[in-house]
Amino acid sequence: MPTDLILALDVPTREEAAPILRQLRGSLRWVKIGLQMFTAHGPDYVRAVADEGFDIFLDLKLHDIPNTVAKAVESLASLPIGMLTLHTCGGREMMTAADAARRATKPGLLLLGVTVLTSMNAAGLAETGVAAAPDAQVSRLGRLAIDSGLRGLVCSPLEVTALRRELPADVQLVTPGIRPAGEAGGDDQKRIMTPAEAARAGSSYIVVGRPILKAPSPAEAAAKIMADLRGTK
Ligand SMILES: O=C(O)c1cc(=O)[nH]c(=O)n1[C@@H]1O[C@H](COP(=O)(O)O)[C@@H](O)[C@H]1O
Repeated sequence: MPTDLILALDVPTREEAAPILRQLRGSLRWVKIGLQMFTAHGPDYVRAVADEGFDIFLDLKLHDIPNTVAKAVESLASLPIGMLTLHTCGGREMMTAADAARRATKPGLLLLGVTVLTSMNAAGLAETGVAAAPDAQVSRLGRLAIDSGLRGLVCSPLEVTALRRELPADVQLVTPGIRPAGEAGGDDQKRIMTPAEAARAGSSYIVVGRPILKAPSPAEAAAKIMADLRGTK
């Protein structure tokens, strides 16, 4: 399957999002609604973007005790969403409970286990008490998530080659931490690759926010990234 682009719609208001979505309608399939837009505009906004014809990745990174996360999945099941994130470091019991809730309420929903945030490097991870290198920790959490019933992971593109060797072929690997070639700096992202590199490594989807949202023309920036992805297949 070719790697597809997911736009991270990290803007403060519906008014700022509207022209970007208008420009991308027809060429872009997936929009990620994350904490910024969901906390400001809520479930109604998820329905509104879905009504515009986009598939929705709801990125709430659930992380709580198993019962609380399972109940949140049940509540979210009424929304028109295709993907939903939870933190794998919530552990086996939490992920198993979340997956059971998904099967009971919305079997078509892809639950994505976030492994090690792409903003973390080895030093940041060590400060949280994790002595393992990021790639080893991603591998450990990724295997735990798949063992707990999940069929998708969020990781950095740097870990995709190793995960593809270790995990069943149908596991969806979603990779933020994408910076187009030639862009200076990675903002707060630490483990990054270009769109073409991520596609060649085997990412199922790449997630891109600021490089599109802050571009003079978001439509052109997204089109360039989609062309880069197609060029690798
Ligand atoms: O779950 C995510 O989507 C996520 C996980 C992760 O490890 N790193 C990460 O950057 N993200 C999200 O991916 C998007 C990346 O945005 P940009 O850095 O602006 O391209 C943001 O919406 C983050 O919340």
